[in-house]
Amino acid sequence: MKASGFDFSQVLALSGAGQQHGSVYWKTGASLVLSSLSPALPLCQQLQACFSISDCPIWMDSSTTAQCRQLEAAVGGARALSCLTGSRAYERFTGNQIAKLFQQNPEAYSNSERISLVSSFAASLFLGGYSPIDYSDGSGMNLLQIQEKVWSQACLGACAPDLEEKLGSPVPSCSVVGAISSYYVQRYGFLPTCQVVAFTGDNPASLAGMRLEEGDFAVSLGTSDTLFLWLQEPMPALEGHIFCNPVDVQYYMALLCFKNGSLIREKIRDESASGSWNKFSKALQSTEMGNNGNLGFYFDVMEITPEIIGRHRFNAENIEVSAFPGDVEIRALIEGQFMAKRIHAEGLGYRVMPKTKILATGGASHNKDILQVLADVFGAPVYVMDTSSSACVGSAYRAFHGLAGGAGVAFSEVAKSAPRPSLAATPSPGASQVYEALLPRYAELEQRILSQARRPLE
Ligand SMILES: Nc1ncnc2c1ncn2[C@@H]1O[C@H](COP(=O)(O)OP(=O)(O)O)[C@@H](O)[C@H]1O
Ligand SMILES: O=C(CO)[C@@H](O)[C@H](O)COP(=O)(O)O
Repeated sequence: MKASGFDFSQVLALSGAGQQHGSVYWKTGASLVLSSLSPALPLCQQLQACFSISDCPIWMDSSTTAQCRQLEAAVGGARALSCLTGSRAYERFTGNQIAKLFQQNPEAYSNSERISLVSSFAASLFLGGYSPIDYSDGSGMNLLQIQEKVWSQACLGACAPDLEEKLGSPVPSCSVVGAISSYYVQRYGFLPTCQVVAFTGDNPASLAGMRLEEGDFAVSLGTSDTLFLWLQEPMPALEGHIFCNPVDVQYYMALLCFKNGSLIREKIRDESASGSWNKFSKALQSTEMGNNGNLGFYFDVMEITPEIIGRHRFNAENIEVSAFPGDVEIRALIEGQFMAKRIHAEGLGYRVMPKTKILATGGASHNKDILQVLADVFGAPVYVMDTSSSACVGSAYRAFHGLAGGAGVAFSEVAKSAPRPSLAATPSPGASQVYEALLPRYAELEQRILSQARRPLE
């Protein structure tokens, strides 16, 4: 931005977003380095010795099943943990990752003076000091009591000692956490009055960027696929997550995460469409809604929702087959991904209503043919923003909101002049009959795969 001549002195406030759940371990003494950076040198040179581990766990890490079971046992079971923190224990959630670090590398843990999320880590760089964790991204840790908005002593104690002081106190997502550091003033030309608003997770920031309204579904088609919505009241369950709402501290958001998102779409594109999104789209255009009864499950890595691994293809007679022709494979993948989203959302009570809009974002929302299948499977119109980077746009709106007064001002008021999303796809005639028949079949086959996977363990 500096090289392209951007005028940083125009920036009154900034905020940002990071992948959820990942954690960064600042070594004892790092805060001193962070607060006295030389504007003549890049950050990477100066911060190199500031971390107690060099490979940080990110959301794709699923190696903490043992710690998950320990945490659930410590608080009275999975449901009790979900009521407290919004989710049963999930491997990628930060508390379980911290517990694993403490158990396997106690020295690195005790050498850490501060633990940041990816979001609060990035905010710390702009602040030149440790940024607090915001309530919304903090809800992805299995540590925060989402109703009271304080760390749960039971969860902290079950994960690692002295954890509260390493995390710092959580803050409302719209809080101004301080002014920009002199490093950014001197190196880039920000004004010293530029305010930093707490950073949050990528999905919460997308909710802000899409200005989601109650009843709408947001579908993010990035590396992971996520489905999320605005919630008045938390309805914790054994599947999915409830996070504190990033734009209104009274409310919540629900989220379902699907690990096999863009990476499996890319693999099937490479295998069945010679690596071309164009050919992938043509396959969707040339095949019928419902795929003549052919259904597929494509989970190259252990899926989060539901816990299945492997590729499973079924013909119209529900007989498992080993392969599909290329075009059928592509439609089976995309229809299957969206049927899973609808089935799991409805299973949690989040129903498609006549006024429901779907807001799509993330890299694959560039693809109109994928969005057409989304509209058909959900029987609802699909809208997109003029950018697929809704997390970035949301961060800008959130910065503006924080600057305008945060919790005392309605976010919808602050962002009211922002452009409206535009219509990208409407359900095709006949779609509802096709998918009303297919959705229960998909759900039954999913159960069949799940019970077959469980059988050897019993
Ligand atoms: N035309 C397209 N059709 C389908 N997928 C696409 C298309 N263009 C980009 N993508 C996908 O978008 C993904 C990146 O999405 P993005 O939202 O930027 O990811 P992240 O979740 O990591 O932020 C790429 O992995 C790519 O598979
Ligand atoms: O784990 C989750 C949500 O719970 C992921 O959605 C991460 O927040 C990262 O997403 P990508 O941006 O990599 O898709």
